[in-house]
Amino acid sequence: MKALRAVPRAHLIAGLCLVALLVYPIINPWQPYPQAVMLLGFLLAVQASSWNIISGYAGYISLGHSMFLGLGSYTVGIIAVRSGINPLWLAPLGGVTAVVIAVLIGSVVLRTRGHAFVIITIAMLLAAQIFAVNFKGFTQGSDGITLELPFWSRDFQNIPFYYLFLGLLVLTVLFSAWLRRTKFGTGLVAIREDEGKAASIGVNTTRFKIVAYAASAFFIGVAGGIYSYYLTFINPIGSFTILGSVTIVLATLAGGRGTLYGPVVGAFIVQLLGEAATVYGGGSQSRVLMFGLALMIVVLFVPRGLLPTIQGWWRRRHPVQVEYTDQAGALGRGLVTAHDRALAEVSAVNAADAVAQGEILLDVRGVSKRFGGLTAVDDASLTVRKGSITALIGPNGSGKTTLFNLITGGMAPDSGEIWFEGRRIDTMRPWERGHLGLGRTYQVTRLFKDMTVQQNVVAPLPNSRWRTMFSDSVSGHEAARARELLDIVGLGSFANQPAGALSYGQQKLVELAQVLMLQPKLILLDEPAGGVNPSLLGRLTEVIRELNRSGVTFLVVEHNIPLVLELCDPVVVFSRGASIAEGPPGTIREDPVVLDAYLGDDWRPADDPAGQGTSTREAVQ
Ligand SMILES: Nc1ncnc2c1ncn2[C@@H]1O[C@H](COP(=O)(O)OP(=O)(O)OP(=O)(O)O)[C@@H](O)[C@H]1O
Repeated sequence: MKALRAVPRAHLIAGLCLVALLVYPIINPWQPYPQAVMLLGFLLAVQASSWNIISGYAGYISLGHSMFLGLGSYTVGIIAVRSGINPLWLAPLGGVTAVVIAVLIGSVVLRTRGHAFVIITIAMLLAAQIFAVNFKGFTQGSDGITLELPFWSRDFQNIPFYYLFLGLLVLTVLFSAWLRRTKFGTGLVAIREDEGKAASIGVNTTRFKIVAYAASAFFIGVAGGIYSYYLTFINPIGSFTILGSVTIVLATLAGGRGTLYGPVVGAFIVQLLGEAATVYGGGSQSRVLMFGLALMIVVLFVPRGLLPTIQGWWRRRHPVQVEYTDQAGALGRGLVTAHDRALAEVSAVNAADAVAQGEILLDVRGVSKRFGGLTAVDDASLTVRKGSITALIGPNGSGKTTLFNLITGGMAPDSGEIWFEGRRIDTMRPWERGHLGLGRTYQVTRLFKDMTVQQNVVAPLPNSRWRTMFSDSVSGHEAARARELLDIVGLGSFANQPAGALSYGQQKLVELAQVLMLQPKLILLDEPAGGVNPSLLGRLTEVIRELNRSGVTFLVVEHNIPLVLELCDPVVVFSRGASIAEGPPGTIREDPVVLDAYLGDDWRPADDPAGQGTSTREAVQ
């Protein structure tokens, strides 16, 4: 009983519904029509649940997904007619064809972002239809393919298909639930929320999208194979219809895009509405009208979908009491053991580097970046040595953040080279740089606001191994490590809060924990102190120092000069897109060039009011 109580309510309800659906044909066996309506509902739910992987989790809208149903049907139909093998045994081949085509299309289209994908998916659906009409030797053109009748007795009516589609639906939902639990699933949501940020934390966005697209095609392809046997006839118009795709989209939007059960609930609503429209509305045209109306209602009144809307309403009526914990409280309870353990892990990764302190870790050589007529970074050079906390300071607009973007791969330089640990990285993709141990935080935090704090921290991928990609992000080693990193920054008690609900300063700390998940060798911190209160700032500097002692190198952009002078050595000063001075903090604060360009008179020594001192560059020469 206790174990049953631990199961989330949604899973319990889903389990009960499944039991009801399993016994329905047994207690009500002589009803072929409702059985047919239900099995078509299962078929739509399989498609919606699959579509949800690429379009719900990853946010890439495919408007041609019914193509995979047609591809599955044709694969099975063509092979069955030629070989005489029963179509049911061939159904998995429908899934394989769908995956192969999805990988081929995805490899080209998913390298882009945005609307191109939507349009090309529609084009592919129409192309598949044209192919089926014109390659008559293969597909029998518009005449279609007629398959053998099911081998079982007519007395069984639709019951075998009912159970086949129900079984496929259960597999699809279990697969979707498993995917969402993995780091792959978390990565897909990260792509949906902020693709650039996802890439910077080691998510190979291209590979993730292609795999998601293929995963979203497999069960639809299998379903297509079974469907062809159910219909015993396939033709181009019926198999590659845009209305099929629209129905999938409508079902998922109605139930709740990005949720596990939303697409299933939506599929049944749409299926029943469509059936009611056909029966009571005088034919299949009224079905189209009904879908159009339903789409308008969903978009206007339940844009998040039915399940998330009901969930939101329920949470408002039954709010979960959260103990109020300000940051001081959270820090007070620091879990020393977990904290020490996590630090030890970081040290283990960087131990070898710590020994080799002083070597050049990052080498920026003559890099430039222009935005139209503005040269934001102008032939800039900079080195960061292993084991240092190097500061990069300079006036607003001097190109510091742009340089960070060039180093981490958010932007490509117009000229120059960037080397990290002896390897040239300026042509690498952002996630490859992340896998080398290059992490960053942002001036304005870029957490994934719809995820919990823990999901945010668990999301980064320190390498490109498939095993890491499909490791469990909810429990197990990765989740435990994320919790330990949250303890390091004193936010362990906030693990299950939505990231968007945290204060700005707390979000900065979560972003630091997130970057630590990459097991970085070098962390670029973009204004870590901005908007952070003094007690949090104390914690932040303490964490930076501890990490640095354990071997992590830092490059810090910061306007809080006392903090820079206390924490960093050396200090590099930027002005107009290039370095104008570099040296230890004590020298930099008195450098007349720096005083003129950035620090101003407040920092000018009392005995040098006219600014006659020697510049750092001159002193070095
Ligand atoms: N994507 C962009 N498109 C056009 N101009 C840009 C872009 N990004 C930065 N700039 C311009 O490049 C210059 C350098 O900006 P950048 O953000 O790198 O400066 P910064 O030193 O980080 O400033 P701050 O200290 O205020 O954060 C600015 O003039 C800015 O307007």
